[in-house]
Amino acid sequence: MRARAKAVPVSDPIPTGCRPVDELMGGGFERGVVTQVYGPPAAGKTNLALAAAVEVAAGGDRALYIDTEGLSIDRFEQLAEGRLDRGDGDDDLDALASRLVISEAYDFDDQREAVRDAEELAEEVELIVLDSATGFYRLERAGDTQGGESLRKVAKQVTHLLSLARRHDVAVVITNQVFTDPEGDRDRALGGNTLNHWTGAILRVDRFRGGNRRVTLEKHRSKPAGDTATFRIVGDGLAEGADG
Ligand SMILES: Nc1ncnc2c1ncn2[C@@H]1O[C@H](COP(=O)(O)OP(=O)(O)OP(=O)(O)O)[C@@H](O)[C@H]1O
Repeated sequence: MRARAKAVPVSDPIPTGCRPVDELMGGGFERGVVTQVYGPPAAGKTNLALAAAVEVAAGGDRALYIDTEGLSIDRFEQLAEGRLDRGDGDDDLDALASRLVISEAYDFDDQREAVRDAEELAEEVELIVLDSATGFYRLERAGDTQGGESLRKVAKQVTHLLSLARRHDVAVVITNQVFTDPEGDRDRALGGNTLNHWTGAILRVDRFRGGNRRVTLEKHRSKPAGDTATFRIVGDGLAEGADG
């Protein structure tokens, strides 16, 4: 048996601030693993990732946000203002914004570099978000004549992020899109088993009636798969949803 010199510290997961979603995940996005958040357009993937980044900033820590989609600064400000209104600290919007490090990627090469460079910040941040992991992959895949070469590139990025998560005890969240499987009865996550293998937790997000969102925990290291939670996207944050 391998001897351990000291107890391994167990640090708290990173919450989104939305109670049902956090409870579903056992407190929030787990550290030391990559969590995949996938679903159709406008399901609320970015809102979940951004809400977690705002929670990190509100706690006085920093988050790295690798943005491939053109993150809405307005939406960040709405979430941050909402969080400040609910909190009791002395921070203002500028303080929270200064703790969010945004790395913008305009193509697949930029994305690769941004993921590689995350290593330089991994020691200083509590959360790394890659939003989205597969937007450019989806484009590149269409012209992929190398038989899965573009998927291998994404998988390499995800395994790099996993190594950072493990070495630096940070939470990593990647967002992912869906495609229509001609042989299946519902949309499936891009990247299939390859991405699923490297992501220790998987959340599926869907919209349903009345603007509610349902989150299904499809994979987790210490929580039962198949459990669900609901939330709504509101002006100043994420609210509890109506069951359905
Ligand atoms: N202030 C707001 N109040 C209510 N709903 C909002 C607000 N801002 C954004 N939304 C809603 O959030 C949804 C978009 O959420 P989000 O960007 O998180 O989706 P996503 O799953 O990341 O989508 P995509 O895959 O297209 O990037 C839209 O339905 C939009 O109407």
